[in-house]
Amino acid sequence: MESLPVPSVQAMVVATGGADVPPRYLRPEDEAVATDGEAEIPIIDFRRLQLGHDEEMAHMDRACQDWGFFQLINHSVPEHVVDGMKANARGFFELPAETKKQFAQERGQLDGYGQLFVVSEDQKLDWADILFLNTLPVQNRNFRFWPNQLANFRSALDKYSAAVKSIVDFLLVTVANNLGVDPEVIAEKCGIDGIQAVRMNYYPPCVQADKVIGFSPHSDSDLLTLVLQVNEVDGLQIKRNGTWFPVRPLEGAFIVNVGDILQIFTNGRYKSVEHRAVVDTKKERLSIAAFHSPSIHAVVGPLEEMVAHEDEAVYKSIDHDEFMKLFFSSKLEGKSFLDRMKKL
Ligand SMILES: O=C(O)CCC(=O)C(=O)O
Ligand SMILES: [Fe+2]
Repeated sequence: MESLPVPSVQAMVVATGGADVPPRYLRPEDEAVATDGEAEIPIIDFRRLQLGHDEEMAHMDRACQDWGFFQLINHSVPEHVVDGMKANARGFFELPAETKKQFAQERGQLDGYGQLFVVSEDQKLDWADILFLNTLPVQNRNFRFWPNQLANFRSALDKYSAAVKSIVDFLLVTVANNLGVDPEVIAEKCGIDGIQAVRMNYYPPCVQADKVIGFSPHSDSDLLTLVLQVNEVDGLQIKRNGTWFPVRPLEGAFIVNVGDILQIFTNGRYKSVEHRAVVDTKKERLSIAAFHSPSIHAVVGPLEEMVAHEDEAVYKSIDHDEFMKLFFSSKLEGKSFLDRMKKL
């Protein structure tokens, strides 16, 4: 992957006192941060799912079809694991600029500190810095990018990664049951060697918050993403019926969203919904997204059970290598990955 190095937004804001917003960050009027009302996304109770409540399962099925997003409460990840992860994400972005630079992304690698998919000089830039780390399977961990200046960072991320993965594994069992698919089929593709990556997002405040975007509109390319809001500042928005709606995360909840691969697995029954993040005029914002994808051995395509006949499949079936190629080329060319997966 080719990626152009861009300055840290955090460092820029510190240097200028936030007075100056370079043109590369200013969005055209039609992309401006207008919203309408609030989106009360469905709330799913993890404990009730674990107890096998039919109603809760049906509720999640509808949430995945109608919203592509839900809040997960009573998720059973211990508070100290969540708090440990939050403290270390905060701690990383509080390190001196020179220290953070040691973890800067390198050409051809996703891991590290910086910004992903900056490919042209005239591309509008996101008002954010990120730390992206591959976390599972464990042999994907590139510790060269895991900050060692914070005493607990590695163990906090290790614990968080495992806890979130077990939640996702269980949610995928529920997905399978809701779809009438053998849970083993999904477990085989996504369970033991399923891929997980964690992205820590740092959005500095911006004096022209309504003219910049923290995270450009996108859909996630994975199966399921779990987003944790780190501080009290909201910013996530989802697009629904053509309008942007802010999401207000509940205290202690995870925001869960359906990604492109789950839309493909379900042959379009579940929706991978476009979302973005906006920034605050005065306060910084932090969030942590954990992305979950199938193992490198799994074929990405509609599950057999989701298509009665070969010609009913809306999407192609491709192997991991082809998936990676298509994924990167669509990102680099700013094209929709889902469109490219559509059968002609
Ligand atoms: O910052 C957020 O709330 C959303 C982040 C996000 O969409 C992502 O990391 O994919
Ligand atoms: Fe996202």
